[in-house]
Amino acid sequence: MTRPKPKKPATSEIPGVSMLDRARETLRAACDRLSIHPDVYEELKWPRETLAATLLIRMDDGSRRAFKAWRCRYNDRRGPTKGGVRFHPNVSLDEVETLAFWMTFKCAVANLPFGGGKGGVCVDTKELSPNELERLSRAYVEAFAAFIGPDRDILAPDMYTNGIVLAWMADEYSAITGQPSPTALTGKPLAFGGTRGRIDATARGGYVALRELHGPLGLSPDKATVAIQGFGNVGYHAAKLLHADGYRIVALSDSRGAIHDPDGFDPLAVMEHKSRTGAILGAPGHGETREISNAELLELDVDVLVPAALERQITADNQARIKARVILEMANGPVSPAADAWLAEKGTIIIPDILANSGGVTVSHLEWVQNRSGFYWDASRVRDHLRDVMETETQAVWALHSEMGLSLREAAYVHGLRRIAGSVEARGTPAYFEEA
Ligand SMILES: NC(=O)C1=CN([C@@H]2O[C@H](COP(=O)(O)OP(=O)(O)OC[C@H]3O[C@@H](n4cnc5c(N)ncnc54)[C@H](O)[C@@H]3O)[C@@H](O)[C@H]2O)C=CC1
Ligand SMILES: O=C(O)CCC(=O)C(=O)O
Repeated sequence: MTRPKPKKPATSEIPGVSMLDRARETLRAACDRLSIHPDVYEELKWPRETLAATLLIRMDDGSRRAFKAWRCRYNDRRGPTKGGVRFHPNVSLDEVETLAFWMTFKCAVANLPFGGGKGGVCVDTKELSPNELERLSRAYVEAFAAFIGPDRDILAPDMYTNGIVLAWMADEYSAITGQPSPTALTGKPLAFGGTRGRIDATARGGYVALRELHGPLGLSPDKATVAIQGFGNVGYHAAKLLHADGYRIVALSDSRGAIHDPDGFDPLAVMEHKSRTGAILGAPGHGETREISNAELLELDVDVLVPAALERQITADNQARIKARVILEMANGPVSPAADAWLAEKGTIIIPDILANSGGVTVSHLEWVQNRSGFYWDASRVRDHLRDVMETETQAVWALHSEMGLSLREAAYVHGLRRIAGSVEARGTPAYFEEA
């Protein structure tokens, strides 16, 4: 296959254009494809509401520190807004609103009765003690309590927030509202109203989506190699599931660096090393293991590249060096729109975030359902449901890709947008141009 000449950067790579502006380009294209009424585009261009707060925390040394925090309810046409809370030093208003935009389409692609939301705090959790982290988590809920609610806005984990953080948040929400097991937060520990199967749900969903496309993509697990960026909740569980299926995991990374071994890694051994030392660097592989940079990991010649950390890891800067045949986007927004277009033209198959990582919110939905009914499902029922959703929606996106000649990302947006437009129309507002 001949490599296309690098194109003039799209607006999406021009400094000063926000991430939300870039996301709107994808929306615009999907609206054009479907002859969506301009009123719908106008609505979906903007978040419905975003709240900002400054969280003032008493540190262990007695001083006070301020942390910027946000919660965005992007669009609630299909139901209460739903999405995680991210704790990361680069969190910004633009990032939170863009992540909430993506959640809107992700929930529609997974056919959940939810709109999209997201939250974040600008903080490096590695600098906080457990007590400080607890105070920050509780302060977040206190600041946004009036915004949150089981029928309004439902929180969940994201980067650097986990079951413990969600338990602190849920406990705070219980104290404020008097609800013993709050339905307004998912990803809670099992003993606090959580669901079975949430911990590995995001990774499992992506694994099912990839498995569903084995045939069309000509992938054979016993021959295929994989590199995974990010070894947290999503990256670790994705590594475990793919490894168990026969894939060779030849490279892994975390925020401190990356490791490469052509003979492959056992993710359990790497996790054991990370738990003991705090990083994956130095973890054993099956052969000769060497340290590489995170940038080098992305550029390895592998069958499947799995970005499972931050957004904008593959951009116009490194797109020409990306050799993977398939990119399974477990992170949100790891490929910039310009790189996405460039790679699609080159023939790289990108299984887009709003499909690939929708397994997490799909099982969060089940937690919400179980909290409301008070009847708790066993793990196999949760997994069967997740598998059915992922298989159905992956097939639907693949069918649109084949029938309409769209990239998988364009197809996923068209699929989600049809459902959102359907809920606009159901309220008596035209969502499509009238036929002439
Ligand atoms: N947790 C969930 O259920 C869902 C997560 N996601 C997305 O998946 C991605 C990962 O989320 P989690 O695994 O939950 O987060 P996590 O906090 O459990 O793990 C993040 C991992 O990324 C690594 N990392 C951070 N910066 C990095 C860098 N510059 N290069 C390489 N690795 C780096 C960290 O060391 C850690 O291993 C995020 O984009 C998140 O939005 C998407 C859907 C659901
Ligand atoms: O589980 C959820 O509700 C949301 C997970 C999330 O934040 C995401 O899919 O990006």
